[in-house]
Amino acid sequence: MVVDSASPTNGLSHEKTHSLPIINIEPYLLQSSPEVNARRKSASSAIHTACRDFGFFYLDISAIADPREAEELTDLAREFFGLPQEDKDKLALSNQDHARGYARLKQNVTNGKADNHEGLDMYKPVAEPDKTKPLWGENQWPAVPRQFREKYESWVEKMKMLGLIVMKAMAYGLGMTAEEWQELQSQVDDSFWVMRAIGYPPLPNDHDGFSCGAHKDYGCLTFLHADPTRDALQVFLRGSNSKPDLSGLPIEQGDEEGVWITADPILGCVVCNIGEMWEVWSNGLYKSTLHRVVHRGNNYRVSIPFFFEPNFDAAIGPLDAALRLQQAESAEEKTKEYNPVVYGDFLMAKVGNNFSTKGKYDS
Ligand SMILES: O=C(O)CCC(=O)C(=O)O
Ligand SMILES: [Fe+2]
Repeated sequence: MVVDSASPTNGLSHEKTHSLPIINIEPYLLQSSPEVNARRKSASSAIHTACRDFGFFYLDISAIADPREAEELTDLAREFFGLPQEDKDKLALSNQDHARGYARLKQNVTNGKADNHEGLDMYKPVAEPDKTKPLWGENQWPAVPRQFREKYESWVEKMKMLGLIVMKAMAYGLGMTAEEWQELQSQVDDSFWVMRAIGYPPLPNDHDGFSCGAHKDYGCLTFLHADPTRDALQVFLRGSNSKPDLSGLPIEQGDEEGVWITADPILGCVVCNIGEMWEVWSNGLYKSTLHRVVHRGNNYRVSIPFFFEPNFDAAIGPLDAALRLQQAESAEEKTKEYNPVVYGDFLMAKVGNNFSTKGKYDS
């Protein structure tokens, strides 16, 4: 089955977890046949609906990765974060381009507040590194634990492949022609990816802040694997009459009405969400969704998001296929509502802020 509604377990957290659909990418790995094509179509249309309604969904990736592989990565990150502070500080962001390397607990700031996490960021390597240029330095891989680099690099290769598969499925879901897909593919085939390991100690009880403040991811697709900690990642669903059963959850009194739901980890799946570049490509048909982390448990939580981003020099603008879909649903003439943007320029503007005191998610 391509789209699953996972079987019920007990309690409210079940409802919260399974509000988001689970979509299996397997049909995109199988040889084409009438049966496989039908499964691809149904996976693509499930992704389309999820992107339009939530901006978030679960991807069942068991066809490309054994769950133990991802677990190994969270174990390695946990070991790294368990090292003495002075060892971790040897990989400080300031050694390089202020983007690649280790950020101490509370070093990152979101919406003006320090995040209660520490992290290690790796980016796609560049041909001629120059650490005086934002983003253009070299990655700082930990030497301890020993297999860290090798295991993470192999995950990066897998996630790059997954990125292209999901992009293709999305192109299909938008009704793109083969030529249009070729053009879109050429904007992501040399992804300026980011691989991040994050460590979250529990929030102190009196803490009024967040483990990671509310933000939208700025790129293309995020694939998140997290350890089994529950009730940490929260996703904002706009509107008070969203489809899933959200009874009992508070309505947010912010600028926009909606509810925060929990996206707990599911074995064999990554949580996938779309970033702001997909909002531009889809001319707003797909919204990149606010999310945050509130981790109040007793344990030290580890997550490893992979950010599948466009090529650094990709010019991103609204896609004709998205305009066609919007036009089909509207009586008025649909126009391009987003200005084209070169991904690298957009990214520089975001992380360039890290040279000052601002954080990744501050706008
Ligand atoms: O740790 C998580 O669950 C989410 C992290 C996140 O949203 C990010 O790094 O952009
Ligand atoms: Fe995020």
